Amino acid sequence: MPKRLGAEARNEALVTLTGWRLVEGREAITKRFIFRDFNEAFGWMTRVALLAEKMDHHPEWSNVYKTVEVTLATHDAGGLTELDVKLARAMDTLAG
Ligand SMILES: C[C@H](O)[C@H](O)[C@H]1CNC2=NC(N)=NC(=O)C2=N1
Repeated sequence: MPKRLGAEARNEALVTLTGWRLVEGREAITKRFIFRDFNEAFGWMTRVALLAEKMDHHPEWSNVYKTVEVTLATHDAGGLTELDVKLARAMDTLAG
């Protein structure tokens, strides 16, 4: 099981992640992705879903039309781990 990031590692990760912020009252990160249309949003979600399954690390997310709200945390660890940072970076890369 991955280990929770220390405060320093967490802050270091956050400053290099564009658009991601800490959730209030919970050790998790969140970002709102806005795409051109539903097709772009859902296509991206599909690509992320395949990767998430491969990583065995799954996002909390919701979609309304072209907007996808994502929250990442490692439930097994009760907070943020390198898996969340890795998935966040991959999501950004896949979003282009
Ligand atoms: C058994 C399985 O490996 C675990 O339940 C995985 C599945 N996906 C997961 N996803 C996330 N975000 N956090 C987890 O702790 C987690 N655990």
